[in-house]
Amino acid sequence: MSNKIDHKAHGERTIPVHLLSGFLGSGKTTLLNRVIDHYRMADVKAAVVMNEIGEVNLDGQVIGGDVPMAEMLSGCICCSMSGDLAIELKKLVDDHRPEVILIEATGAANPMEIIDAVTETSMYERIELRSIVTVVDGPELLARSRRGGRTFKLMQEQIRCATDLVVNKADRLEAEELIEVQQLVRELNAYAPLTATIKCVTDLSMFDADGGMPASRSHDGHICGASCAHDHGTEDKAGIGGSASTAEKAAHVHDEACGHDHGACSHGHGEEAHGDSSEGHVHASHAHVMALTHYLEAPVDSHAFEAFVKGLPDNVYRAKGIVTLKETGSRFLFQFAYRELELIRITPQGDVKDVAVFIGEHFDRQSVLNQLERL
Ligand SMILES: Nc1nc2c(ncn2[C@@H]2O[C@H](COP(=O)(O)OP(=O)(O)OP(=O)(O)O)[C@@H](O)[C@H]2O)c(=O)[nH]1
Repeated sequence: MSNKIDHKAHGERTIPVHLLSGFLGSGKTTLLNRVIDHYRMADVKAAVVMNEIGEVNLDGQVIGGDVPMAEMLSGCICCSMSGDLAIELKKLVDDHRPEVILIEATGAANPMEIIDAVTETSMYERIELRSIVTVVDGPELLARSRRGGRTFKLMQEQIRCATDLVVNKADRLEAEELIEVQQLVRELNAYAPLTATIKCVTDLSMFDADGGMPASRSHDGHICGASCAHDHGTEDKAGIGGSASTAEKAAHVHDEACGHDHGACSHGHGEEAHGDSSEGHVHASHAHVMALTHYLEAPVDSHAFEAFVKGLPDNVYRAKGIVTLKETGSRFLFQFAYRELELIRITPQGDVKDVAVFIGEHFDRQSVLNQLERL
C-alpha cells in the first residue's frame, strides 16, 4: 500500500470519486470499510454515497459516524435514482468539502449508468471519477458462468466496466477454481489490474491520489472496460493472481463524446450487452432483481432464525438485517450471502429498528413473510 495519499496537494482540488461495483454480496462493503480505514490512517477526509435497493441502509451501520454519508435507498442509482446521485454528490461536496468520495453501488447496478451521473456532476462541481473497482464474488461467478442467465450477464458487465478488479472470496475456491475464475475475468477485461483476495485484503493504492488515472493523464479521456476496441497502450501486466501498478493502468473516463465501440459495457454502446433489449435499455439487465424489506416487531429465537435464513429458497441470494436475539437481548447485524450466514454484534446508532431485507430473483414474497411471522 502506498503511504502517499496526496488528496490535499492543491488549493483548488478536484475531488476524486471512486465507484465500488460488484454483484450482491460480493464484498463491496467489506472493501469500503477497509478503504475508509485507509483514509482515516492517512488523515484524508472521505465521504460516502451508499445505495441500497431496500429501504434501509444496514451497511451504513458499520461505518463510523465521522464519515459524511449520503444514503440513497429503495432504488438503484444506475437507473431510477441516477438524477438523485448528481444531487447527492453536489450536496456532499457543498456541505462537507470531502477530499475523496466513495460510492458503493447496489449489487444490481450497472456501473456505466453511474458513470454518466458522476460525469454529469463533474460539469458543475470539481469532482472526477477516478476508478471503478469491481469486486467479483469468485465462487458465485464460477457457478453462474456454468449456467448463464441474466445475473451472469450483469456480472459480466460489472467486470467489463472496471478499472480495477478484486476477485474476492478466494477462501471458498480450490486453487484450480481460482485460476479458472481469474481466467474468466481476464477474458472479460484484459486491462484492469486484477487481484485475488480473501475479505478484500489487498493493496489499496488505487484509492490514493496517484492511483487511478486522472483524465489529464489518461491517453484519451475515457473510462471503460475491456470492451474498448482501441489500443489501451498497456499490456496485461497483472497476469493471473498478480496486480499491476496503478500507473500502468489505462483507465479512461467515459463521456458523451465517446466514439469508439464499448461493446457490452452498456446500453447504446453495443447491441449484445443483455438479452433484454426488448425493453430497449440496459436497466432491464437487472430488472429481475427484487427486494423485500420487513420490520421485525419482536426479538427472535437464534436457532429458529438461523434455520429460517438457511432454509430460504435458492432464488433469495442475499439477505441482511438487524435482529434482537431473544436469548440475550443483544442486537446483531446479519449477513446472508450465497448460503453463508454471518452474525455480528452491533450497537446501532440512533433509532434503528429490527429489520430484514431479502434480495433475489422472482421469489415468493408471501412465503418469506409468512415464515417471518412465525418466528
Ligand atoms: N467466505 C468469505 N466471505 C466473505 C468474504 N468477503 C466478504 N465476505 C462476507 O460476505 C458477506 C457479504 O459481504 P459485503 O461486504 O456486505 O458484500 P456487499 O457486496 O457489500 O453486499 P451488498 O451490499 O448486499 O451488495 C458478508 O457476510 C461478508 O463478511 C470472503 O473473502 N470470503
